[in-house]
Amino acid sequence: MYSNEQAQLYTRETQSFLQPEQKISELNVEQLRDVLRFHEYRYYVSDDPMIADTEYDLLHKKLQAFEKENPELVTADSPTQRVGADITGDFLTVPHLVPMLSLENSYNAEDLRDWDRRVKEGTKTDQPEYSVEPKFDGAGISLIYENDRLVRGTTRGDGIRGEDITQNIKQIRSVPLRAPFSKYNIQQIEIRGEVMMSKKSFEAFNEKVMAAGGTILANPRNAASGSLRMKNSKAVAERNLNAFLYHVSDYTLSGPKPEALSTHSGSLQMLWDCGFRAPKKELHVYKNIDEVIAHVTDYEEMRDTLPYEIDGMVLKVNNLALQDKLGMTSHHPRWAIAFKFKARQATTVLRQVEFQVGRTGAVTPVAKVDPVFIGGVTVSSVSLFNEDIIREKDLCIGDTVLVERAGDVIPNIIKAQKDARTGAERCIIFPKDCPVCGAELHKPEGESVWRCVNANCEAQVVERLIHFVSKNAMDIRSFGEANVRKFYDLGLLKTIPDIYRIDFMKIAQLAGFGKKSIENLQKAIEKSKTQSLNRIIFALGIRYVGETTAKVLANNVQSLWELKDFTEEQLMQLEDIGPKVASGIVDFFDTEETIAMLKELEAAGVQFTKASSEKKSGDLPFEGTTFLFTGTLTALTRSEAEEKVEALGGKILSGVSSKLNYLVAGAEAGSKLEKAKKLNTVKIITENAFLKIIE
Ligand SMILES: NC(=O)c1ccc[n+]([C@@H]2O[C@H](COP(=O)([O-])OP(=O)(O)OC[C@H]3O[C@@H](n4cnc5c(N)ncnc54)[C@H](O)[C@@H]3O)[C@@H](O)[C@H]2O)c1
Ligand SMILES: [Zn+2]
Repeated sequence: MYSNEQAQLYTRETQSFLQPEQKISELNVEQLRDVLRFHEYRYYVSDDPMIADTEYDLLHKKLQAFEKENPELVTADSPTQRVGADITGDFLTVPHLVPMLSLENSYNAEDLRDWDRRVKEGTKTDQPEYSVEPKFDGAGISLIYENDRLVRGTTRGDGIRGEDITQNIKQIRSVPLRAPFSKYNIQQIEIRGEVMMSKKSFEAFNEKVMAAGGTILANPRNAASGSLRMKNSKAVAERNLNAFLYHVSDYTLSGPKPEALSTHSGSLQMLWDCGFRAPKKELHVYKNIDEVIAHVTDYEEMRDTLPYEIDGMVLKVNNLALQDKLGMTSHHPRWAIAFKFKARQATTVLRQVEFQVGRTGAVTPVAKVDPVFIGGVTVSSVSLFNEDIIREKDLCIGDTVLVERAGDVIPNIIKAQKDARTGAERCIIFPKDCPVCGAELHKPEGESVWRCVNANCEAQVVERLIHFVSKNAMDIRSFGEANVRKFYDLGLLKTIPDIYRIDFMKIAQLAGFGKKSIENLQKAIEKSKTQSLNRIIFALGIRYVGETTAKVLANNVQSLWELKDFTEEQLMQLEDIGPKVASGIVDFFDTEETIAMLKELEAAGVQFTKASSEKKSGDLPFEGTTFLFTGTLTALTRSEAEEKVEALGGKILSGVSSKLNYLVAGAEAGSKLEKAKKLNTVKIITENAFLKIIE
């Protein structure tokens, strides 16, 4: 539909319309409409949006504001006057019984209070009830049931007519082919909902696409919507789609009207009772807007614990007679409003790629992008993970890229706007040699990470030192990354044992080091000499040995030196240790330098043998008891909870098995909880119960 040149033109115009200083006038308003139409096509028809939703919304708002001031310039086909059409032309179109509209958007409490005022005015009611449910981020569908049978499923289309995708809808297991509406005297009913792909299915989907060399999709919404409009309905069944049904739009009765159909919450309960996945535990009814505001704020915080994507909440007037009184505009109903969560995506320009060498020598490409504000922070560096990812995503320097930052997850480049390339972009060239020490990089067969194998590589030495002193390792407070770098650059620190031989007289001469801070540093270093064995093992930075493996190793020896004599076979007998980890450990102890370094550490006073408190057994309350945590905990972090168990002599298992005694299940616990329920031997307890036990 759009040529490459047009795509380039519209992308350039998008960037200029996004600038706050770019004003809209009679001269460029049609251009802005064209830009919006272009993005609607990318979003609804190609399922391949180029910009973030917030950026689209910003342009839409600009147009709206201009048209409000200049009503004589509004055109009937303006994007503000109709919903974005998802018609591909691949299916027959059929009319909806009731138009399928969009929603008005809001972004803060003030917007919601304003809507509350308008609802009260429009309904002449003091205290209308509001129902609140998630705004499911999928593709809208409309279903018609006649005489209890599903007769038609359609997309939203242009809001008036949708595409007939009945065959595909029938592949979605959560859409019943028959539903007992006749119990409610309903002869024909039109219901609305959202087809979704869970986060898990989406990841699996993108992995498959990547393996096949295709273009990955930006989000589960695009994947769900694309799946719905596939021509082969068998393939739809493989996509694991779900449908949430959240609205009854029309019905004809064969008897008296059922009570359920007088409120929104009642009609959703009816849908649930008829076998639909209607929001039930996700739906709440409130009596005033302040309660609603508190609820939607809380919900935003737990957004990442849900197995599917939501991009906001939808508020609806609960009483259907009041809804009718309010009616709708050509674009959205007045009885509902969407409260949009903070945006997680934005577009920016990839300016440069830096190659960082980690403590194991792994070289990580890091993209430097023009700073953008996403999800509450400014993002200017984005990890590209490895060379394969750069190739798979086909990224170039100079590309405009879509960046996402979801919750606590590190930012990620989703894709480049390839259609918008001008030819001035440059390939990203992965270095052949270590950018720090110049040694040749190596990549073993089957791996995706390039490594510098020079153990004396400065970058690695510094990163190993930083790791050694870090919080989860030896926890040498007030040492920190900045001091490691400073001392290293001044030649005060070259190797790990140097930490214990550091010349405090010299440090005292440095700016910023008073008596107090030196004392603190000294104390922290001294204290670390008696750190527990598992932390020492972790601190050494042995390849593939994370905190959990370090604990397993520490549990099986009395002294660090014993590990030196383990063979790969013996190591693999230990819980959760596979061939990769085992060979990492053997390789580590196999070099003379390691042994010399360990001897120096021991000579400096670091305890390699378990302290008597670590050895003591029999008098700890959790001795011989196993635990596993799943779901989201609220009072403790996962690692705090695990530490408490271990401090009391208990053991953490990595999976549910007959060896497990306690499963502590937090919010949104998933498959582990299901599995534990099937085993009669596992005690399932809440986080609160766990806190009581450890008291
Ligand atoms: N990135 C882009 O280029 C681009 C282009 C076009 C549109 N968009 C995005 O699409 C949105 C506008 O399009 P829209 O009208 O399809 O959607 P919308 O986000 O304005 O919301 C309306 C839709 O929400 C859905 N919905 C989910 N849960 C619901 C619930 N509980 N109750 C009622 N409806 C629910 C329905 O399908 C409904 O049609 C904008 O937010 C925009 O950012 C993005
Ligand atoms: Zn190097």
